[in-house]
Amino acid sequence: MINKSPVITIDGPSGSGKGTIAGILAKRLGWNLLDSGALYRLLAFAAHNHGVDLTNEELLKALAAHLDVQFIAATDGQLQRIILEGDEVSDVIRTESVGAGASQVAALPAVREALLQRQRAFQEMPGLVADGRDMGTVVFPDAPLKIFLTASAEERARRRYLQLKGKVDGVSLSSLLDEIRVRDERDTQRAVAPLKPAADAIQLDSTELSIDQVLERIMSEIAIRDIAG
Ligand SMILES: Nc1ncnc2c1ncn2[C@@H]1O[C@H](COP(=O)(O)OP(=O)(O)OP(=O)(O)O)[C@@H](O)[C@H]1O
Ligand SMILES: Nc1ccn([C@H]2C[C@H](O)[C@@H](COP(=O)(O)O)O2)c(=O)n1
Repeated sequence: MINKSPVITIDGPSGSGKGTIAGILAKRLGWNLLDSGALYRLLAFAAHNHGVDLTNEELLKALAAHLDVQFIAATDGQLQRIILEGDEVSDVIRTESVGAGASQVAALPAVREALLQRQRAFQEMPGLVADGRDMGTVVFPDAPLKIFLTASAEERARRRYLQLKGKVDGVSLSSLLDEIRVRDERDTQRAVAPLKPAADAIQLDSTELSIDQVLERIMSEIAIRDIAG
């Protein structure tokens, strides 16, 4: 049977607010959530734990195909939890160094292919909010609503700085800006499934918008399309 549950895709560069907006939206609609970046982060983290080099495409492909991971849905007052090989890794996979590793393994075609069906399996009733880099272009090309969320690199670094300050030692705004620029370059320039807006995506620049204003814009697009019942 063809699964026809609706999908809202939110793609964009690091720090544009995709994860925050996708999480709130999924909760508000009562839909499933796919944080596709977490899969690439988990793979980079698992590769590090198993001593697999981040350029070894064959071994990474095998690791991706057998990744033992569980996503435990958010409940009231608790964020989504991620379990890798029996250990909770929800926080440790969020560092910039794991993000950089994720961006590196994500450039390998065999890795992307190995993670494709795993991502599509999240499309279940009553609906799915999926965030990442290629949700609207490759993974869910038929999604009825595609958002491409951006913000200036400076604003994204500022947001990340505020998020990490006080939690991570030695965090600096200028190094965060450098890391964001390197990741943007790799994610947009890779040969396979590069970060770019789908032809039918709605582009939203959140540089001057609050989280609530971004949500308001997306809720009005949902209402126009009548996709959330
Ligand atoms: N419109 C906004 N205005 C101000 N802060 C925001 C906005 N959107 C998100 N933020 C904040 O910016 C930070 C980064 O957001 P988030 O982690 O959702 O980005 P992301 O695009 O998912 O990044 P990544 O791809 O690296 O996971 C968070 O602290 C979030 O609260
Ligand atoms: N659909 C996706 C999601 C993520 N990636 C890669 C590129 C990112 O730099 C890295 C980490 O993602 P984040 O958690 O920061 O959203 O993973 C991708 O290529 N495709």
